[in-house]
Amino acid sequence: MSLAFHQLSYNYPGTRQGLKDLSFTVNSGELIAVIGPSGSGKSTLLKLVSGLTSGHSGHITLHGQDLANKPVHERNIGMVFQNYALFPHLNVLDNVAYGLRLRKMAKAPSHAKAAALLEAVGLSAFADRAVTQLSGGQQQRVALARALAIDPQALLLDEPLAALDASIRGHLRDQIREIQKRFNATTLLVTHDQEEALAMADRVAVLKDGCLLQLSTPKDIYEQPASTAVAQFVGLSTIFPGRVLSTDLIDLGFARLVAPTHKRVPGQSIHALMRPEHVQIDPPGNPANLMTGRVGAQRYLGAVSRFDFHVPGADKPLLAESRELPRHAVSVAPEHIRLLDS
Ligand SMILES: Nc1ncnc2c1ncn2[C@@H]1O[C@H](COP(=O)(O)OP(=O)(O)OP(=O)(O)O)[C@@H](O)[C@H]1O
Repeated sequence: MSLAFHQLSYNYPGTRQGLKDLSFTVNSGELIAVIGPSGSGKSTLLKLVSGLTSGHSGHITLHGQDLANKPVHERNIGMVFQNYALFPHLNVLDNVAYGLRLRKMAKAPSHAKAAALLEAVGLSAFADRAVTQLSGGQQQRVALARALAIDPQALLLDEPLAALDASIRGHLRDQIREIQKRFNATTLLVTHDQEEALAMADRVAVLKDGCLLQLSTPKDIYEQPASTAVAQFVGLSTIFPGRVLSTDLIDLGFARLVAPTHKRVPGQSIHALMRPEHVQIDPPGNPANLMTGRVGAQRYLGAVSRFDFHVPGADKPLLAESRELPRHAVSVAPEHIRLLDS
């Protein structure tokens, strides 16, 4: 049950906004999280798959079948939206059974199937309740059960946790992932929350201006961003412009640092990416890439403090994270400096 995009393009009528030449496959049972800045095309992608928007070029295929001329109701796709979108006049069980009844399944078997799904999402005890009497997290689990009830060929999750309190988001995130795996549901998840994307997905797709910038595992997206745009969007970092001096030596203007230059040649412009968790404070001895300076703005975050470290001559501070603040120096190990082509 794979969901594949082949040279998918779409423009909203009269504009140049939409999606540009997207090609990738969500493999059977895989969860791909789609992230990207506002306006990058995430919702457009889901709308084209669901059929709420039509008129694309290229192909969207579900289990090998082209969706181009398939009306919405014939697409066997389960959807969960940010705002629950449950039917307030139906109780929990009837909400879950809704899609089955629509497909003309008799009442008794549809209720039996809906009950099994409520069990799967841990809400058996709530079958007779009005959906308006559920918490946001419970409503979202009902929405997930409803989406899965129709044995969908693909599952679309559109910001499913965005409306919920941070305190239950983490727990529900794990639950949704566990259920998605159990049902082997081929899933596209759109989210604004990078942590959610990294934590839940098998792979993450980063979109910008309607283009796919990178599709990789969460680890690779974070640790091996393919471009400065991906690095800037995923996680916190400081990115300094500079150039290659010689093999494994770069010049950032305010400092000369050791970093893997790979096949780059002297004089080549680069961006040097450093993650806050890789900044070592007051390192002992005289390690590579020692930088002296002073601490600027500080934010206490509980487990760690995040702070700016100003190195004389740098046009911006280095963002760092640690339990304690440095007295006068920090360093970043060469293997933790990632060079990107500028
Ligand atoms: N109905 C529409 N008519 C014209 N342009 C549209 C329409 N809907 C979206 N767009 C444009 O298409 C582009 C992609 O929009 P889309 O809603 O897919 O982005 P998004 O990544 O989901 O954004 P957000 O994170 O803000 O929800 C944007 O430039 C947007 O302005």
